[in-house]
Amino acid sequence: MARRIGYQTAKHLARLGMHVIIAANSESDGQEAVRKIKEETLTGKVEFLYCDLASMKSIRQFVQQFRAKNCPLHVLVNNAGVMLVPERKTEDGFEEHFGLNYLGHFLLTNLLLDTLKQSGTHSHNARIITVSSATHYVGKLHLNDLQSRCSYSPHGAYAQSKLALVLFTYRLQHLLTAIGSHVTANVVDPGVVNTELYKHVFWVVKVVKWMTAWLFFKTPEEGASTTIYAAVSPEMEGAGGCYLYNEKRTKSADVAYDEELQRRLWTESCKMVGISDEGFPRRSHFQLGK
Ligand SMILES: NC(=O)c1ccc[n+]([C@@H]2O[C@H](COP(=O)([O-])OP(=O)(O)OC[C@H]3O[C@@H](n4cnc5c(N)ncnc54)[C@H](O)[C@@H]3O)[C@@H](O)[C@H]2O)c1
Repeated sequence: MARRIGYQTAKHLARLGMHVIIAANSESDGQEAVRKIKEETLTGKVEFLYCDLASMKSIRQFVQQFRAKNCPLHVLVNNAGVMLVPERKTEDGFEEHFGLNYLGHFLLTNLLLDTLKQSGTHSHNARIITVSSATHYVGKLHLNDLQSRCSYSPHGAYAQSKLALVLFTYRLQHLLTAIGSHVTANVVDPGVVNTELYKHVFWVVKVVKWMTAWLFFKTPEEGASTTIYAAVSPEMEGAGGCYLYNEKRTKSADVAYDEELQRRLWTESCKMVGISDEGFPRRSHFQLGK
């Protein structure tokens, strides 16, 4: 668990005094993370709520539970991900990389937007940070085959999901700016980090990783640094639509700046998760607990 970027992110934000809610799909891992963070940071403001990002129903239930707490939401970190999983589907029938890495976060963010908008202020914008990957540079978005039904490759599906997250962030920022909200959206690349993410890679790669990780891989703590920078740095106050790597703004893949593609992906995603695309989502468009 300590070998996860998400855990290190949560721990750091808790240490800074934030009230952190960890959302994950394992009750035991989540509770263990809460216990360890409380022990290591001596803060009581950490809790766990179940959320399976591979299930639209679970995401809606999570948001319902979160809203019932009546807490503000100043930072949303879209960190979860799977990589190179064999061809399989989420419970809603989506290809797993696309369904979990991308659509799960797409729906979660949209359902939490009202709370984020209410929580952000002129001087302290609420922040949405989405974790993508350098893999997005080689990603191709197949608008006519987002579920990789025509041909499946684990690498292609992972890269597509990470490219979709970059396109989503840019479109989201565009929409947030258009309505004058005090919410920003940025996307980060954590770098190559020694975590559990590599559990589905070919065994030879695992051996090479095991031998060279100390030299070529960041630690999970280092991997969390750009997310934390995006979440709390004063330099990022009011800044949105950025792609960040090593705590610096940098260029993402050219295709990610294609506004028509951003718009089409957004429209398609709304259809897939069952929310309205008429302008920017308003409260009435969300139906929880479906
Ligand atoms: N490790 C790297 O080298 C690297 C490189 C680029 C990007 N990333 C990205 O960083 C993020 C974190 O990955 P990591 O390296 O810590 O990997 P990890 O496998 O250690 O952690 C994956 C995280 O996703 C969560 N998760 C998985 N399935 C879920 C589900 N169905 N519902 C809710 N949560 C779920 C897990 O709880 C865990 O926190 C991922 O988005 C990954 O794509 C990692």
